[in-house]
Formats: sequence, structure tokens, C-alpha cells
Amino acid sequence: MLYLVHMVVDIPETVPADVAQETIAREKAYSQELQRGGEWAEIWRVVGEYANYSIFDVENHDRLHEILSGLPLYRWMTIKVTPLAKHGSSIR
Ligand SMILES: O=C(O)C[C@H]1C=CC(=O)O1
Repeated sequence: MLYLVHMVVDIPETVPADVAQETIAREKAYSQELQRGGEWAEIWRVVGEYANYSIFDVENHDRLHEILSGLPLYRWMTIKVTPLAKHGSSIR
């Protein structure tokens, strides 16, 4: 199943810089592992924002929830999930 996911990151100013940097590094490794495995199919930066649009290709809702709730930055994110269905006009 395909999902469009919008993630906005807002790390509170009270978080020490070293904790923020270590969490961002873990987030990158976590994301890249899922990209290599194919479940995190695409990630695009929103220009000018600490936000991304991603496409996930996962088995079901439960798996997507497992992935998203395991994000190291999860507690500082606002996430919106849009499930995608095939468009009748698509030629692919
Ligand atoms: O930078 C972001 O958009 C947040 C997050 C998603 C993947 C990653 O490495 O960081």
C-alpha cells in the first residue's frame, strides 16, 4: 500500500544541541535503512521548511504506524498521512 506522508519537525529550543544532533543522526540512519529496504520509497524536502513529503510503500496501516512511531524525531514531529489509491487516468 502506498502512502503520502507529510512530516514537519519542530525541535523545542529547550532540547540541548548535542541531544538534537544525536537524534537527527539516528533519524538519518533509520530513514536510510528503510529506504534501502524499499519501504521508504521517496523523500523530498519542502523548500524553505524543516519538513518533508515522503512516499511509503508498506504492507498495511499497522506497518506504517510502526515505522512512523519509531522515528527518532517522532516526538517533535507533526505527521499527516494520506493513503493513495491508483488513479483511473494513470497510464502507469
Ligand atoms: O529531515 C527531515 O525531514 C526529518 C527526517 C526525515 C528523514 C530524516 O532523515 O529526517
